[in-house]
Amino acid sequence: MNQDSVARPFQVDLRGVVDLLSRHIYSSPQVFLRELLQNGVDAVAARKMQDPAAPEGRLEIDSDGELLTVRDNGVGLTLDEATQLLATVGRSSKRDSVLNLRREDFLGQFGIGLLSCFLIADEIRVVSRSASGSRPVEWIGSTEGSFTLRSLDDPAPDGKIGDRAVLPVGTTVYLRPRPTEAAIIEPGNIRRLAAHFGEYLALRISVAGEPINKAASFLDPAGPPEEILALGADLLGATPLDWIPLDIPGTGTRGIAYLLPTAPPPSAHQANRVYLGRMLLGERVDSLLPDWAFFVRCILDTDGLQPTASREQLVEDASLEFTREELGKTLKRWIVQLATTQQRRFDQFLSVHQLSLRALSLHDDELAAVIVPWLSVETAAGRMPIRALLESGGTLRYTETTDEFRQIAAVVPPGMPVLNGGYAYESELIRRLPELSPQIQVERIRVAEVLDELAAPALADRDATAELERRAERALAEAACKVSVRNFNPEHLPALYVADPEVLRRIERSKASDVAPSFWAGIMANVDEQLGSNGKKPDDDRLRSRLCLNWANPLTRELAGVDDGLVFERTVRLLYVQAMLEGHRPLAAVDRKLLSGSLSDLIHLSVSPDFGSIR
Ligand SMILES: Nc1ncnc2c1ncn2[C@@H]1O[C@H](COP(=O)(O)OP(=O)(O)OP(=O)(O)O)[C@@H](O)[C@H]1O
Repeated sequence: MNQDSVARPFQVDLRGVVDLLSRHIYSSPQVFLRELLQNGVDAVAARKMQDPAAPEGRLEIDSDGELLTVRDNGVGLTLDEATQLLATVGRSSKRDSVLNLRREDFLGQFGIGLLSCFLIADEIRVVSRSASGSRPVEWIGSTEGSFTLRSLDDPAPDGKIGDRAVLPVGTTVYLRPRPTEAAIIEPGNIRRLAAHFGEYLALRISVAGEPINKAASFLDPAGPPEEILALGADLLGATPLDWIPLDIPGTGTRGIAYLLPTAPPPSAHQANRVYLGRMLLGERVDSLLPDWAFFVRCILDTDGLQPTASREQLVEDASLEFTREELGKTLKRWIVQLATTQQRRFDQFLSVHQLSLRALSLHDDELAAVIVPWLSVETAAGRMPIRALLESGGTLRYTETTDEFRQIAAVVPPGMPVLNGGYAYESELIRRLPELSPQIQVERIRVAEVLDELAAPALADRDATAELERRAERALAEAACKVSVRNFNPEHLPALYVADPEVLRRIERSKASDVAPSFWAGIMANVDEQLGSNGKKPDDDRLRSRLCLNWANPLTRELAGVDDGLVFERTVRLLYVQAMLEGHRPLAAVDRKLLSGSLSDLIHLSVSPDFGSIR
């Protein structure tokens, strides 16, 4: 037989494997402790399964700053097992059923965890005595790629362990870190690290004789609420807005979702703290919740989901997908329940996360159905819950901009629902309302469609109104505001600040129609159309926003008869500022000057003993 065709075993370059682990699999050398804790937990579980009467499991960690020992009283290893398991990369008793035990009862499975000790030390020394009663063994693996194995009937080099009578059942791992990694096993650090990974483990763990275990309050939502809140505050770095218990029995996933007290930045990723079999998997696991659940941060434990080889994220499989969907349903149920039973808390939730919830509702039909009815919109009659609008049915009119809305809101007939679609995501949401209720139609509305005729005053009044326009424009010269006098509804409105180009055109048209209503109106409409269609820039002056005084309003008529120049000026200026405020327009410096001048005049007037001296 040709020598080349003989099957040969793969060779493993241990340095290469350790390099792979440290650079590409594990995020930090600290994970070696997690792997040792995990091996201890699994060894204790294996012993318990073989012998239910075995003593209670323990894991003891000690460090003098130079040498770290991690000791468990688990199932231990025989010489054969140590040969097969410790030095075969990728071999695991937990997955390969070497010990005839069930895979799902263990945390480990890949058969690479022990190698992580090479991230901090060049040598791993394992001393173990199997519960089966065989001789203790000592295994020493070196980062060079070799190992030694011996039965401890031989005298031990340090003379301390060689006597079967003094070595209890279980396994001890000894590590002497490289000088560059020594800080990790400094007693304070190693304690913090053990708590970080293993404080919620059911196995009793001590560091330098001190227990580190804590009750997992996130697994007991019926427990003291202050403990659950304190855990949330620790997780978020701020008091959570609220918390939601999570329980997905199908994959043994339980925990708490904490509501963030502030809106996260749009670029933020999910960062949930996840434990697997109560051992920390990761602080920033981002795959467990649906994307839209950005408003919570969870702390969860699971035993039905698979870790990736790094044990820092979860494998994307059907179980994870199922869990994600179920967690999503739980959160949606909570939102609906809060909205229907605790309006105040729900409003608080919305006020913090409203913008992102609106954005998400546009892309997620399911979420839209849950959230949108509980949102509110600005309407001409004040803020209204969308669900009330959906229930009322009919046609909802909306403006595309807040500017249009403000002009319309001042003149809209009572009973006509006009919604402000000018805020972020608002008009897109409004356009989607018919999907939520078939009785609803939505229609965009423009200022020009709502404003009444803006008819010119009767011919008989024309002299008076032309004079009023001239005097009022002079009073507002500083603000460079044009003035027109027109008839419009509602009557009680003395003045309207008009900025909509369509409406301004209409005012101009009606000016022309003053002369020969039918003839000129037709011509002006044509001119308007052409201006709009031939792309010529409209006349700036014609389309400059202006104050429209309402001739149908008694105050305006009275104003036309005021001879006193000062009283006239003051009144026009106040009407101008009032119209701007009514239209929610920002006041420029010159407007504020007009306002304060007129107001201080009024104040003087009202406090002056000589009423007539300041007019
Ligand atoms: N403390 C221990 N007690 C008994 N057996 C152990 C102990 N530590 C390791 N072993 C044995 O060595 C094997 C290899 O351990 P290693 O940590 O490399 O991988 P694993 O725990 O099986 O899987 P993973 O890579 O997922 O951690 C284990 O399957 C187990 O049989």
